[in-house]
Order: sequence, then C-alpha cells, then structure tokens
Amino acid sequence: MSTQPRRGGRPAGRPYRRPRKDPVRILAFEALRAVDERDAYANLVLPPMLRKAREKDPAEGGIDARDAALATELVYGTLRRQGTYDAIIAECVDRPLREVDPPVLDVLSLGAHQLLGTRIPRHAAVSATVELARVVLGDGRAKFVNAVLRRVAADDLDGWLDRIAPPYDEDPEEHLALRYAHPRWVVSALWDALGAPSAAAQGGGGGDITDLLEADNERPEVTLVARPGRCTTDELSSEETLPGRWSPYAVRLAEGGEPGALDAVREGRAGVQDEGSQLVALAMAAAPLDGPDERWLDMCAGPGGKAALLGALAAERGAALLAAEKQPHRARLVARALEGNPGPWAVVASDGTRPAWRPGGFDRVLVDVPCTGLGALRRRPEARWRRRPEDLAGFAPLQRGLLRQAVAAARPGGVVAYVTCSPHLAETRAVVDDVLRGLRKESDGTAAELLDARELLPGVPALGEGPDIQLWPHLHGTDAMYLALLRRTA
Ligand SMILES: C[S@@+](CC[C@H](N)C(=O)[O-])C[C@H]1O[C@@H](n2cnc3c(N)ncnc32)[C@H](O)[C@@H]1O
Repeated sequence: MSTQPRRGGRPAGRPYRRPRKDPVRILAFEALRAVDERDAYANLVLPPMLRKAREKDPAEGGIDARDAALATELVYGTLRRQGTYDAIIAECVDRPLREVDPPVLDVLSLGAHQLLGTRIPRHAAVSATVELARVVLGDGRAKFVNAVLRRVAADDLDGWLDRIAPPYDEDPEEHLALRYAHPRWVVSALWDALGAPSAAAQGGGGGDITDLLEADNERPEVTLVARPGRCTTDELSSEETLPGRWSPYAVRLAEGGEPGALDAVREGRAGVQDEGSQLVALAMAAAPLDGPDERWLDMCAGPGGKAALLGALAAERGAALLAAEKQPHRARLVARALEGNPGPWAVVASDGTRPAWRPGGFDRVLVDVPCTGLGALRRRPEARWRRRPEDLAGFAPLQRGLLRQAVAAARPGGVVAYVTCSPHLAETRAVVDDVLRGLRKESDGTAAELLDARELLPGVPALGEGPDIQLWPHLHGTDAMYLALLRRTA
C-alpha cells in the first residue's frame, strides 16, 4: 500500500479520524479567547463557564469537580506565565509571534503550559493540545501546533530559562522577569517598593524579590470576613477552615471551599475579603481620635467590601457611614453590600473629587483609590501583562485629587486612611508626599500630618520603617495593600 501523502496531507489509506473533543481543554481555550479577544477578566469569565459545564451531562461535554480544577489551573497558569511562554514559543516558530493568529497562539500557550508548568506527561500534553487544535483550529493548523509543541517539548522550563533568560549577574531584572513571568517594568517597580532585603531575608527568612515574585504566581487562599456584630468567626469555622493570620474577623477557607455555600455569606453577614483589605479598614477604624467619632466616610467604596466592614464597625460604636462611589452601578453594589448593616449608613453615587458633602464634617475618612492593582497579581492572572507603565500617569492626578478631597472632608483632628492595592511607589508614597507638600504651600489653612500606622496593626510583623505600611503576599499572605494614615491638624 502506498504511504504517499494525499493532497490533504493525510497518508493514503489511513482513515480519517474525527478529533477527540476534550471538554476541559475546549473550555480552557474558550476562556483564554475571551480574555484575549474581549479583554475579559479570567476570574470573572471562568466561574460561570465552569458552572455551566458542571451542570451539563457528561455525554454532552459536562465536567466534574476535578475537571473544573484542571481547567482553572490551565487557564490561570497559562495566563500568568504568558510572557515567558511567548518568549519560548518565539524560539520555536519561524516567524514573529505577532504574525501568528491569536487563537493559534492561545492553543500554543495552553500546550506550553501543560508541557512546562504542569505534571502532565509530555506525550499527553502534546497529543491533547493537538487534538484541541484539530477541534478549534482545523487539521491544517493543528499540524503547525504539533510541530511547534514538539520543539517546546525538547526541554523543560529550567532548560528553556537557561537558554532565553540572561544570567542574573548580567541583567537581574530581565532574568527575574523571564524566570518568574512578570513584565520587566513590574519587577523593577516591585523591587523599588520592596527596598533592600530585610535583615530577616538576609538571614534566609524570606522577604526578598524572588519570594515576592513566586508568591504572585501562587493562587491566594480564600479568606472570609465575619462582619462584627452580624456574624462571628466561630459561625464560619469548621474542619475546612483555618483562623485568620492577623485579622480577628478573618477565617481562611481550605482549597475548594465554597463561600457561597455558607448561610452567613449568602445573607451578607460575612463576605469574601482578603486579610490585607480587612487590616487597612481595621487600622482606619482604630486610629486614635480626640473628640467625636460619629461620622465616617468611605470615598471610593465600590464594590463595597471595605464599606461593609466599616459599616459594621461604625455601627458597634454608634457612628454612621457614608459610602461614595462614582460609578452608579458600583454604587448599587455598595448598597447591596451594606444591606442589613445594623447601624446608620447611606450610599451616594458621587465623584469624590467634586464632593457631594460639606467639607470638614467627617471624623474618619477612607480613600481607597483606583490604581494599577499591582498588589493583587495573584488574583488576576492576566493583569500583569495588560497593565502598562503609562497607566501610572493616568491614575496620578486622580489619586492626588481624591486624597486632597479626603483631607478636606475630615474635620480638624479627624483621620484619613489613604489605601491602594498597589505597592508601586508612584501610587503610594509619592502621592502622599505630594499632597502633604501641596497642603503646606496652600494658604487656606488646611494642614495634615502622617501618623504611624504600624501601631494600629499589633502583632503584624515586617511592616517596614513606617509611618506608612506596605503589606506583602510573601510576608503576610495578603494582597500588597498600602496604607498611609493622616491626621488633619487644621
Ligand atoms: C480600589 S476600588 C475601591 C474598592 C473598595 N474600597 C472595596 O473595598 O470594595 C476604587 C473605586 O473607586 C471608584 N472611583 C473611581 N474614581 C472615583 C471618583 N472620582 N470618585 C469616587 N469613586 C471613584 C472606582 O469606580 C472603584 O470602584
């Protein structure tokens, strides 16, 4: 029998075989396409896709819990390491990557992740990805995928990194960027914010840039908050939970725990909230005050996680919370988060830079400004590749404007907590320093000073030299939240 290929490329005599449809990989591919094509967020698009697939019959492409975990790992892992996989794939194709069709590149990245970032055996990773390519790209392009993945499979991740990354001594930032899959400018910014290695790190206790970059590549634990006066940590605790590390209101869920299954979460008495977010809200609430403690303001409240905790804390003290949010749809989420709050609260859809409230009336103000989110890279696997250094300049005037208005909203003697979910110095210290400097120059008499925020988080280690606080995923297990606490003095 002739083995000459026919015009379609199939050897004569070999019967056509339909591609095997693997629902897990098809779902992972579709999620990657949504992220790539529609700028969707993986943490938002994936859960409903998984839910739908789990409701289907297995004969019709339904998946079970283990499949769902694999699909999640494939999507998150592929997106997280995208820059590194792109650099490796670029070595294995004979044209610039920008000339490879995006869906083909998504299949290749998915294959590269299975080969280099999981324990899936090589032959299984290649054949499953080629089958996927046959289903979603067609037989012709599946051959290209097969050829490229065989080249990728010729080495493991460490071998590839030795080839594509410069030695650490020659170019430490590029080395770390490729090894830990972060854009170079992000490595550089995180390193600046982290500063010189702490004494603990020098003694081998962790705390240096590689620990941080590694932590950014881990999936964060799910942490719950028991909103005080409405729920207790005991109510949330079970054999599947651990106590919070730092916040007295936190409970950590074991892998696979479903917060939505808990009555307290469904009823809004508890919620999902990173311990870092809890800590900055608690510090704002604990800051010492002279005089009344009756009116609290959350100036950038959407979607309402911190507002719900502050509302509960305020209620215990008989204080009222006003939560402001510029986007009306997000303001509605804040109102939902505050529903059932035992004390007085109100939500306004309002631009904090043109306040809807009279200045000088609040005892405590939280301003949790919009930012690059570089402190939450663990949660949003694609975010690091989407952000650009230019984004910082876009946020800068807004962050300064909001902090200025937060100081103006506080009464003399009142406190302001400036919070970002980014450790980038341009969004943290630079903003606070500029606003304080600006106040000193202005002649309207408003003045503020920095308070030592570290004292308000007793028992939390490695908070830096103060007076502000930077939390870190590798040191605290939290998002990299930043907090500066100011007191309006005049
Ligand atoms: C970092 S988020 C706040 C997160 C919130 N504190 C929480 O814990 O759920 C920043 C919020 O500020 C809102 N925002 C942006 N510009 C604003 C402005 N000029 N005034 C008030 N809110 C604004 C955004 O819509 C976004 O919801």
